[in-house]
Amino acid sequence: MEHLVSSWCNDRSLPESYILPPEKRPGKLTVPLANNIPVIDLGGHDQTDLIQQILEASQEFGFFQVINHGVPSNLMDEAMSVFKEFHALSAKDKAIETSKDPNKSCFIYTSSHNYATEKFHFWRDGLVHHCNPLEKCIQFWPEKPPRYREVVGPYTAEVSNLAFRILEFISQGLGISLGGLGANQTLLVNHYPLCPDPSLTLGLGKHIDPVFINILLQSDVYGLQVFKDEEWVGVEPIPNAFVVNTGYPLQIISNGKLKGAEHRVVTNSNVARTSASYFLSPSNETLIEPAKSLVDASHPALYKSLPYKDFLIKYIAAFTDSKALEEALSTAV
Ligand SMILES: O=C(O)CCC(=O)C(=O)O
Ligand SMILES: [Fe+2]
Repeated sequence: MEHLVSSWCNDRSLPESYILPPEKRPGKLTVPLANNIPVIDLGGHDQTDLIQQILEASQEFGFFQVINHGVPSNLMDEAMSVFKEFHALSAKDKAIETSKDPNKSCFIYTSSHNYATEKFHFWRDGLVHHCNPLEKCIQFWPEKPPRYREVVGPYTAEVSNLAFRILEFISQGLGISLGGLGANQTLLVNHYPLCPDPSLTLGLGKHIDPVFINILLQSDVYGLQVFKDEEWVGVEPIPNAFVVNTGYPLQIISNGKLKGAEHRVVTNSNVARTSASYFLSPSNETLIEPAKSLVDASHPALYKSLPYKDFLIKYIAAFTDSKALEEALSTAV
């Protein structure tokens, strides 16, 4: 808690522990915006066409944006406002507002889950809480800002519907059933304060999300980049759109057909950035393995079978080292 970047960043230059080794630094800060990341109109009525577009985007990029998705734009704006207000609270208030559940289903942290052991830190504070079932979780959510629960409750309900709808399209596209596996729903509200030297650090290092899908509200401040064809490209903020990305468990279940896309977040010296990731993940006991129907003699299983909770242990141990993670999960020795 005492480490929250937002509690000390105004008074200091970039601390050494946030300076990345040269090969991990962002390099060029202005990368091209990826104008080829698909923008999919979910208001379209041809379901077969939608499934096709979503599957192609998930294969090619692991990223796409959705518009006409059904989540009211005023609810998206209000949610973004309360997320920003939460991160503007004092460190003491943030500690109080995230300690309502003794089982820690709501918490705040800095950099990554490995803060204590990692060699360097990322310029990010994250508020995390569970979202389902809503009536059980909401009592542990922040009560400051005062409208947090009133706004974020309906917001997560809407985004949850959207997430299941997109997961269902992906299931149909792959010809497998995923719906029953998506059990955990978590909100991660990221905050990247003004940074004194964006060239030396990152808000979030290169990673693949450890979830089925992430429905991301990225606000109007640019910062998200995707690694595509060995290059970093920026994801353009589009008003009222959500950014959707597929994560590692889908890469495994689809036996490599879909991509868990590598992405990162750069910081900014002029404007702070807040984003909200809505993660739809398997339950802890779910076996994550290539779907039987996608494995045959000419498509051998590329990944081992692991309960999701064991996958997560390997994931956290290798966070931002995608090569090490791929080795730990792959059937190839
Ligand atoms: O802040 C963003 O745009 C992306 C955040 C992200 O990658 C994550 O929450 O996993
Ligand atoms: Fe991510």
